[in-house]
Amino acid sequence: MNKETILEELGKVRYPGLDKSIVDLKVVEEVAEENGKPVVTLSMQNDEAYQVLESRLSDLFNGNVEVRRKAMMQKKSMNYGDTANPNNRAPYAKRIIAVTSGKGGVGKSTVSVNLSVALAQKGFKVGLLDADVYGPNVPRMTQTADEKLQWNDNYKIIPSENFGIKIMSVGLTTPSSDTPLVWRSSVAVSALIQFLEDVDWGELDFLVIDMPPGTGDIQLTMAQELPITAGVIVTTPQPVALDDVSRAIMMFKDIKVPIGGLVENMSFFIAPDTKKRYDIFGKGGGEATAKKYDIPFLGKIPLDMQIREFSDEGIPPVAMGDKRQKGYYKNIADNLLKQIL
Ligand SMILES: Nc1ncnc2c1ncn2[C@@H]1O[C@H](COP(=O)(O)OP(=O)(O)OP(=O)(O)O)[C@@H](O)[C@H]1O
Repeated sequence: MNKETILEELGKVRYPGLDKSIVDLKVVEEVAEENGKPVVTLSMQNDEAYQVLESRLSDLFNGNVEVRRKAMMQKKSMNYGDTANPNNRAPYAKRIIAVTSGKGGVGKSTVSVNLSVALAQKGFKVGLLDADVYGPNVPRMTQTADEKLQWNDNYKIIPSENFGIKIMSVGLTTPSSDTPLVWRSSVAVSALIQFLEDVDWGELDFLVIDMPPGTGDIQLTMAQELPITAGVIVTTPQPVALDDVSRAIMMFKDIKVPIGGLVENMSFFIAPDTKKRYDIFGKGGGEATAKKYDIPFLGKIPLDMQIREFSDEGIPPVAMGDKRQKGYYKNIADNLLKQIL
């Protein structure tokens, strides 16, 4: 069996819990043949997934295979900027923050918008790219939904600007905000790459990307095309969201995107009339998940009716909310900066 045949066989093996092969995910570090036996070296952090793969490979090669594991650096203190030599489609940005979630609807866009504005309030130059092709909510949340794409003399797209940040959204490519983007993931990826390359962002201290939820092609491609400084993962404390978030964390770890931390949204609800606290989605799940995967916990945001109302009106709570509401997002921005600066 030569190397190509072994690789071809490995291309059939899916990574546990993900719909991608271990070859596509770059988990296969090296392939060789020693004494007529394939020798496959996997580079990965997750012990459980490694054991599953060991047995999948043994089945695939009828027991006639040697599986080795390349110990990845187990970093206690994270070493940022250590992605697997990705391309850099955004050389104008000093740091790139990818905000994602395992599950939809947990408040990822709200966190992306308010984190971006919080960073701008600190004096950083910030661009926000809404890459959530399934639900591009950033235009509504920043009052830029009525803007049309415009090009400057250098044929570059001019980003919208509001609340001190530059904004570009895949949502602005549709005739109206309720037109769905029916794109294959390959088309979505090309559109996003165009937004990275063809938008006149200028120099940025931070490019914040509101990613689509989940662990699909778009996330993987963005990680290959950009040197992501830190992934920020948003979750609610409920078990179904946390299961999905574990997959997102594992994916980031395995494709070597440094994780800036976890944000727990909709953590609790204080009834405005009785001041009684309700843990609608459960309690403490986000912090426990961060601990389990040894990633920083960036902060909690309660379920707050005004946050929803402000966001629907296109007013980021960190800009115009009360002191408490501003505090939640500022605290998250501070904690993230501590991780990456
Ligand atoms: N802390 C909060 N309190 C109250 N409402 C919130 C809070 N965070 C987000 N929301 C509301 O929840 C809804 C979903 O939020 P958002 O669009 O940010 O989620 P998402 O994870 O980006 O969703 P999608 O997967 O659709 O992109 C919005 O209406 C938003 O205003």
